[in-house]
Amino acid sequence: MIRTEDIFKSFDETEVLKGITTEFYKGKTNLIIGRSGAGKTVLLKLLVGLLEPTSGKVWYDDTDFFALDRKQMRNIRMEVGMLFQASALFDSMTVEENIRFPLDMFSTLTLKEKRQQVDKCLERVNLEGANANFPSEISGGMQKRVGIARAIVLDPKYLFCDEPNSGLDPKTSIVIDELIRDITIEKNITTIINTHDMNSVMEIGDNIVLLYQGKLAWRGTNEDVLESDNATLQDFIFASPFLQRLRDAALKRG
Ligand SMILES: Nc1ncnc2c1ncn2[C@@H]1O[C@H](COP(=O)(O)OP(=O)(O)OP(=O)(O)O)[C@@H](O)[C@H]1O
Repeated sequence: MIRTEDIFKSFDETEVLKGITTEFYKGKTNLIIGRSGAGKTVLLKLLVGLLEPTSGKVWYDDTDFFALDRKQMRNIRMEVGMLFQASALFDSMTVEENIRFPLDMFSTLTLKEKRQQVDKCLERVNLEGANANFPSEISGGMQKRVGIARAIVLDPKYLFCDEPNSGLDPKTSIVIDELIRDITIEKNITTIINTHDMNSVMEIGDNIVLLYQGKLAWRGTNEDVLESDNATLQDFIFASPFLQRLRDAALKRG
């Protein structure tokens, strides 16, 4: 589990996060949602230690993350997998080299063991045999799957995904969401996803954290979304008339 305790973050005079206290659960897909500028990326960067809070704490299970020294922080970071926006693969490296990269950086495995681990991860994301391809030779959805394979290659306890569906069509987005959710359950890891995707909210939102102007506006599950009367949540989720009609029809059906 990851927990934030009264997190404030300012840049110069501007307060971007204003007292965020929340929890992200193990074995669950935890989503951070909110309008553009709400503070989602800043919160995600804080959670992985790319930014420091102005005040407040981030707990990784029983560990106060920002109270750690550099070496201890590095140890926690090795337990973190990251799936970046736009996959962030290295264009000049093959799929195998991309996935092997964290192993080359952080593990003491032999080349043969690393290759076995890469193959295991490729198989898990249904890309067995794609080792020798370059990112430019595969589709955007496949690139995301390579990104996921790279994010899990060190067997992380925590998985962070920044907008995993950006640039993908709706069907491919569902495949990626389901893959992330299944891996989260199988490995019993704490997964945190920063997203705008309403389909993700409804399909894999085990624990949804809604930010509004830097504050925690609502927290609940996908099942709670339809029934909540929280005005900020309803404004955000059902922003379009089309979705409002869908909600009304769903409520009528009971
Ligand atoms: N390094 C920085 N210096 C100054 N202001 C920043 C910095 N990083 C973020 N901000 C400000 O913090 C606010 C929240 O930004 P953030 O990127 O977290 O929003 P977001 O919810 O992720 O939006 P989006 O959905 O568009 O990515 C914005 O007003 C942004 O300008």
